[in-house]
Amino acid sequence: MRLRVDLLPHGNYPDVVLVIDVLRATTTAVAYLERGADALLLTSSPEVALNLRSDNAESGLLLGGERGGLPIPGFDFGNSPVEAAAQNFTGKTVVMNTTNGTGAAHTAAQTGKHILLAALTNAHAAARRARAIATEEIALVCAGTDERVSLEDVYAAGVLAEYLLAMGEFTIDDGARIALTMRRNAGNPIEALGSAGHGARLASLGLGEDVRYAAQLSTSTLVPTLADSSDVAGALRFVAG
Ligand SMILES: O=C(O)[C@H](CS(=O)(=O)O)OP(=O)(O)O
Ligand SMILES: [Mg+2]
Repeated sequence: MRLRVDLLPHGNYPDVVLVIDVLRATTTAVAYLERGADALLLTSSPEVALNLRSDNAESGLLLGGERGGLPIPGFDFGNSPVEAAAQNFTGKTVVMNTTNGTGAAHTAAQTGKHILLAALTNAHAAARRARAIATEEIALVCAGTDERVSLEDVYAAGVLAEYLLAMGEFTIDDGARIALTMRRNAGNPIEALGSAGHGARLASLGLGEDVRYAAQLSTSTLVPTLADSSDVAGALRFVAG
């Protein structure tokens, strides 16, 4: 079994892909499911999200997302796990669009066989699920920030790689070696996320609580999983796995 870490999304994924966007898309996705959402629709653009709602007015879709870290006009929520964790989404479908994470999921879905969303909050469950379904390769794909490598995503890839290596034999690539080195040297999750450029940026926007929330380790057993029948144009449908 191969274990691969892409520091940014590249494509060509033959088997299982864990998409990682700790700050904040995949952390928020896990929070929506924790708070009862039936499904998440990750769209390719904000416009697709807005059109989905206007074309399906009867279905009560809720929209969450950001640009520049701030809520998108016309959306119901930003991209905040703290905000998501304070709501009840039972029976609701949440449509998400964010700067980095939702795009990374679309890149992964072009080739990957099984697409899961991973964060620090669901890291152990995500690793266990990936190990259970993989037949040849597990790719840990870091979303990054504006096409540049993000410390928090690489750190989480290192956490996931540690869990996976404890579960079985893998041949690992240099991306995995870099992520493991980061994990071992960046301190605990709070220290790591606090030292990340994007962590500091969110704090400067008054979103430091989101950074602290995202630093919780393996507090959730929910793994957002791309559904087989993902028949919504321009959107990927994830359900709790
Ligand atoms: O909301 C976030 O944390 C980022 C957006 S930005 O980098 O602050 O502009 O989006 P994500 O897709 O979750 O990385
Ligand atoms: Mg991010």
